Amino acid sequence: MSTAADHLSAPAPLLGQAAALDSADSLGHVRDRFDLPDDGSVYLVGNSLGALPRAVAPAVADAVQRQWGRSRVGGWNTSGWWAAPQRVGDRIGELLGAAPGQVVAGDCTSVQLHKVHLAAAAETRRRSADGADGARRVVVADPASFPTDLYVLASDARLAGWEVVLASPPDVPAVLAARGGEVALVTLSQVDYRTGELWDLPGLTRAAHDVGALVLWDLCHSAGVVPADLDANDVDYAVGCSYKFLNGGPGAPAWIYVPHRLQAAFANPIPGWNSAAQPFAMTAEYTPATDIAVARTGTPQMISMLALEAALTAYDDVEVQAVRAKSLSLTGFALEALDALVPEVEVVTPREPERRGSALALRHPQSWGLVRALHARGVEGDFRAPDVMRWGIAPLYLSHADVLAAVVALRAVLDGGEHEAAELSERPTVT
Ligand SMILES: Cc1ncc(COP(=O)(O)O)c(C=O)c1O
Ligand SMILES: Nc1c(O)cccc1C(=O)C[C@H](N)C(=O)O
Repeated sequence: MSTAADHLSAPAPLLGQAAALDSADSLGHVRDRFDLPDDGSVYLVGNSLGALPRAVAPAVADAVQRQWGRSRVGGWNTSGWWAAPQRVGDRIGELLGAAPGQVVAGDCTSVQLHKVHLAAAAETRRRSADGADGARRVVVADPASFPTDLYVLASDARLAGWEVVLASPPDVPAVLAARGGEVALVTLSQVDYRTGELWDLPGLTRAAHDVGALVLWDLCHSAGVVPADLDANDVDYAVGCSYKFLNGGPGAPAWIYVPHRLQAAFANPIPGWNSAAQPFAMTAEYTPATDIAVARTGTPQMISMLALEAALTAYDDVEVQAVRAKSLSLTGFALEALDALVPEVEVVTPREPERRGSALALRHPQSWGLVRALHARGVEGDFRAPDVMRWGIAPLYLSHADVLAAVVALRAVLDGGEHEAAELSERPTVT
């Protein structure tokens, strides 16, 4: 296996640039908050599963041994388990520009999407009954959305009686201009999972509101690395997972944002007992909570929740704006190095900083082979069919030297034809 030290074979100007950028990096110390192997490997899959923060293992051991083992059911009170979804939600909310009491953690993103779709349908009907809106039966979605977003939407559209109109984000304003009065909801991802393109959340939110539509943002690929300023942008609903750049671990609870102004009327379509005003009154009749608890459903995955809470301490004293600045520095430097060293690989991600999320998508006819051959050299990226290699750039634990090492390894793989044989290697179920 090659190592990150291999970047030392890079041209001197790039090496000097990496060293200068790393020595000026105000977040360099945050890397020590992560338990990374010291074999020089470079982990570029933080956009799928974030690396392990050091705080997680002791927190999980404590949750299991002391909280569960000794307090048993009392843990719901004495260890603060009952309040954890809102507590963790508030911490995530800080990274999203959401004031406390508007984000709650739990379930998975797919379930949170379902809740928002049907709550938005109810909100649209409510506004209509108030006389404000006519028949709004259109939902606008990006055809390039992550599959789960489209699958859940198709099913919910059948339940809500919605027509799904597919439009890529740059085309959404035209759809709104043509059919604005019919649109109930615009649902988009802030960052495209495959290309790493960053969409204009403030502008598209305004465009939806201008025609009286609600807006839902999936922030799976941006939470923790791109500011969303949810309150300031007047976003109606947002959801996301926490196992990517938030580093919550495999299967970590997702989260949902419902601003104060929409909570009282939030019609949760899975109104489990945790979303009731008084869960322990155990009444047969459902009375919804009037705060963000209204978006909860059933018992939260507590061990994962506490792992996530510990993971979020990696963000202690770290402003998301600083993370964004470092992300742009890393991706910008990666683009320079790619242009200089591997010009034959097509960069799919837009080059303008304001259009880049925190991942790079590289297109090559043998991308699968490149991913496998790079993996053998200790550079871990992932593959998205049919021909994209993704490099997730996690600013909390990656350096400019890491990024340069990945580009140098890519050059070496191509020079040695290592990807040719690797292209034939078996594709595992999970990629
Ligand atoms: C944009 C986006 N939405 C949703 C999901 C997945 O949702 P879930 O948490 O339900 O697995 C992912 C990735 O898995 C994603 O990239
Ligand atoms: N959630 C995942 C999983 O359980 C296994 C493997 C990958 C994932 C992912 O998150 C994929 C990711 N959303 C993507 O952008 O491709």
